[in-house]
Amino acid sequence: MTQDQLKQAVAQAAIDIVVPRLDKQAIIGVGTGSTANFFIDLLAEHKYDFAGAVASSEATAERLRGHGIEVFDLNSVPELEFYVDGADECNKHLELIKGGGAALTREKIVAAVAKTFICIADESKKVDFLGEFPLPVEVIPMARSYVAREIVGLGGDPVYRTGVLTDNGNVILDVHNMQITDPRGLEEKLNAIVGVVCSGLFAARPADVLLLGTKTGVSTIKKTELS
Ligand SMILES: O=C[C@H](O)[C@H](O)[C@H](O)COP(=O)(O)O
Repeated sequence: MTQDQLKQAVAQAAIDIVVPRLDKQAIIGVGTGSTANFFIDLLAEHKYDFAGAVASSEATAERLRGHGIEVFDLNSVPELEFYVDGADECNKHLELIKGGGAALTREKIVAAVAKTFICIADESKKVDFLGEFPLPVEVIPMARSYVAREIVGLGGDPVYRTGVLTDNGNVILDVHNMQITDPRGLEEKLNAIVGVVCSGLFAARPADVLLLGTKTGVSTIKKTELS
């Protein structure tokens, strides 16, 4: 199977979990990226079965609206049963690196609100230790150099993602060469740097379910089943 076929398979697996649990009032949180796009396209086939979606990026909002799915402001939504999104890396504890598409902050916000975060990924994303994929960190523009120096102090090599502004008007530093043995601790340290808006480490709020596309099928890993 190609990587796209694996993404399509995990997107379908997420549909199979989510759609039967939606009612006409339900609003679903939707992530960003190529895997999430497969999910959006499949979700559109069920658009009359639920009320609409909260989007984690402008790109996702546009794709949802293009399918005729109503997009809600998160502030007008009291609860979200599900958030479905891809990842750049995931480990066996369902901790993630996200933000390859610069949508990390809104993704983390929507994930925080959702009762169940379903991560959909092809098997290339599964790693023993997070950090081979450069860790994205969203930063207030005027703090870029200061934050970069602080990250060097933590042992990382930050690289400014030139030409990219997030949907929130901020910049991204991609942190290379970190083997992340304590994701939660590192997330806390990054959050404590003044000027950091958000890091792409999802450890304090990992996924609840990982649907991993493999050559032999989709495996389901639930956080509650892990020791
Ligand atoms: O900012 C982008 C998001 O975190 C994506 O979920 C992540 O980059 C994975 O994207 P893809 O499904 O395209 O690999």
